[in-house]
This record gives sequence, C-alpha cells and structure tokens, in this order.
Amino acid sequence: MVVMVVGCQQRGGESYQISSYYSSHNYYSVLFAVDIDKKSKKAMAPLPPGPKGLPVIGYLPFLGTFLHKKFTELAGKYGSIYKLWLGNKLCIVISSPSLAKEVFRDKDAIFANRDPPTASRIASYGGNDIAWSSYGPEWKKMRKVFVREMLSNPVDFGELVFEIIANAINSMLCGGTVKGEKWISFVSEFRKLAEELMVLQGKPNVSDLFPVLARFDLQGHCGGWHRHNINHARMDDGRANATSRIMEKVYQELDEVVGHSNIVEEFHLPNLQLLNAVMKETLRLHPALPLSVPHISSQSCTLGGYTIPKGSTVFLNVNAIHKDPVLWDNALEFRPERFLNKDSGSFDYSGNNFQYLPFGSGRRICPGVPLAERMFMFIFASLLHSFEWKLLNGTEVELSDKFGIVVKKKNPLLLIAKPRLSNFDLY
Ligand code: HEM
Repeated sequence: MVVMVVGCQQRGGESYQISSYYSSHNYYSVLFAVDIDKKSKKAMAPLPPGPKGLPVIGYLPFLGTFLHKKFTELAGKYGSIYKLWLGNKLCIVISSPSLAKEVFRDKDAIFANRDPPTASRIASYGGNDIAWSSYGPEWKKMRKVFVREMLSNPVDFGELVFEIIANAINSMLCGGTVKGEKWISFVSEFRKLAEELMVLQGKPNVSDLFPVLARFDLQGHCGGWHRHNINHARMDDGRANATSRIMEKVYQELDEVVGHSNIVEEFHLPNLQLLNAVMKETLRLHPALPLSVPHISSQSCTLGGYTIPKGSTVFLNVNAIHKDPVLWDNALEFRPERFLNKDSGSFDYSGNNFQYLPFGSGRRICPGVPLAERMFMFIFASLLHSFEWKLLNGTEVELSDKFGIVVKKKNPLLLIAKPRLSNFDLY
C-alpha cells in the first residue's frame, strides 16, 4: 500500500506543495517539491513556522541529547506551535493548553495514531502492543482487555520503589511472585532492560527518519545498546530548604492520618491530601514523559490556523506547558500547596485541564492512571510513615536527569533509613 502525504511548506518566503510517498513498510520514501499556483496558495493555510535545517537531514544535527529541553527552547523562539523536519519526517511541536485541547479534544480522532520508533518496534514485536499500535479495532480490543481485565485485578529509594513495582507487574503478568536468587536476578535484569529501553525509545534514530538505512543500525540502537550523556543540575540551598520544610509537613500529615501504632493501608490514602499534592507537583515539575508519547495525524487538518499534513508527528511539549510562567506562579519552584487551593480542583489526571497533562489526554490517555496513582501514594506513604530518610553525610539532593521517552534520575538517590515507629512488630 502506498500513502500520499500532501502539505504546504514555506521555505525562504516561497510556498511549495510537498508530496511524500511512503511504502507501507517504510522501505523507501521520496520527497519532492513543486511550486503551487496562486489559487491553491490562497486556499491552503501555511505550515507552522520553525527552524531551518540542513538539506535532507533537516534539523537532526541540532537537536542535542535533551529533546524536551531543546523543544522548550525552540518554543521560546517560534511560539507555541512550530515545525521541524527530522529527515523527511515533519514534526510539529505544540506547547500551549489551547493547542493541546485542539489536538486531544477537538481533533482527537485525527491525532490518535502512533508511529513506533525502531527500538519500540523491536521491543513490541512489530509495534503491535497497546501503546504503539495504530488507532483502530485491534487497539480498541487491546485497550478494553487491558482496562477491564488486567487493571481491575491489581495484584536506592528508586531501587526500592522499582522492586515493588517490578513485583506488582510480575504478579499481574505471571500471577505470582518469585523469591530468592531467582527474584534478585529477575529484578536486576528487568531494571537494566527497562532503563535502556526508555532511553532508546526517546532518542531520535536515523533508522526512523531514513527507513532504508534501518538495517545498518548506524547509531547502534538496536545492537549494542549504549549509555548516554547526561547533564547535571544541583538543587540550590533555597530549594533544598523548601523541600525539607515540605517533608516535615508530610510526616505531620502521616502521623495525623495514620498514627504511630498502625501501618499505612489503602483506606488512608484519600485523606493524605498533602502527599497527593506532592505527587501532582512532582509530575508537574518532572513529568515522567516530558514529550508524552508522540501522536500521528491520520489525515490533513489545520491546527492553530496552520496546515498539518497527514502523517505528521505531533509532540505535546508537556515540559514547556508545565513550566510556563504565564500559566503557573513561580513556575520553577516546588510548591505542592498550589494543588491544595480551592480552585485547584480541576488539576486531576483526567486530561481535561490542558494546563496539566502528566498522563496525556484524549482517547490515548494513559490507562494506568488509577494504578500509578495508588502505587505512588501507597509506596511513598508507607516508606515515609515507617522511616525517617536522611541524606548521606556530605551529599545533597541533586536532580540531574537522563533523557528517554521516560525521563529518569541520572544518579541514584542514596538515603539512610531510620525506623520511626516504636512498635517493631509493625515492621
Ligand atoms: C507515573 C506513572 C505514569 C505516567 C506519568 C504515565 C504517563 C503516560 C503518558 C503521558 C502516556 C501517553 C498518553 C498520550 O498519548 O496522550 C501513557 C500511555 C500509556 N500508559 Fe502510562 N503512565 C504511567 C503509568 C502507567 C502504568 C502503571 C501503566 C500500566 C498499568 C501504564 C500504561 C500505559 C499504556 C498501555 C499506554 C498507552 C496507551 C495507548 O496508547 O492507548 N502507564 N502513559
């Protein structure tokens, strides 16, 4: 099957009509430009503005390692909707609540498709899993089974949390837990695999942009998975002090709601409002998926007054929206209290407030929200309630991250745990 993509691009003040043909397996693609006549020029909205790239490879060499930071920087220059060419793929980056609404509510069906990167295609046996498959009857079936059957049967600080999550996933998939040596090796293998996959899936890959080169695996993404550069950001004293202050209040809330002679149970969770606000604020300042999962337009349409050709990749720049100083007071500060105000009720995870989208929005919104929320709340409430956590002498909290489709902390958070409960039978 051959698909034709038609759009209109302005380069150097001139308008062109662009036709791009892809084979269904993306083995080859041809791109050519033809001047359009005045009549159709009038009829068709232009493509969004955007940075100029190099011939053939487009903007690829200028992206750097941290895609979400680069995209946010470019939004400052080109506005809340702009385009970039990565190879022959047209990418649209949106960074405002009104455009997010246009994509995920008004034109949700058009933008509900995905185009799995090569690494995801391999990991998901051809892009056939729920996250990467195209919008259609098969995806609908998977989503129904996932939500109705799997999620209704729930069965370093980071290391500890990861182990608990790995245990839960293992129980859901295999219906039991593995113990001893076997379990330790499963967790460490699973962790390594998950970490490397998350990084690879978020990285632009020449094989995705020039499918004909995929078999050469020029960047070694599919063969020798490699480690990546990272940047470094230390928390300044002001932020570190504010964070202790908040920790104290969280401890106070846990003591009031749970008490000292109990352990945390699920029924306590709805009353832990400050901890809930901490979760929301953490996902605002550090969205786990800062560019969400890219969507693909299944037909040409307009967005923010610009033409978006069929097959364009649309990135929702959650990172930029969550840190926009026009939308948030003291946007770069960690202030969970902002989610406790009476008018903050609309900041939930439903994707209906387009200013706050940690789990995406629309028909492809994360189906794991209830599980993620409950697991986050339960794990953190339990660990904080039962232990006092201290940094190692001479160390400080630092927040360097490592880019991937899911962003991770670069360095593990090493803490010393001191029991808080006097009744040791509770441990
Ligand atoms: C804090 C934890 C989590 C965050 C921040 C998160 C975030 C996201 C985001 C942003 C998307 C893309 C939504 C879009 O395209 O608009 C997504 C998709 C998805 N998430 Fe999550 N997620 C989390 C936990 C989970 C959990 C625990 C599960 C499984 C139980 C899960 C399963 C999925 C699946 C299957 C998709 C693909 C849905 C589709 O394409 O139809 N997620 N997630």
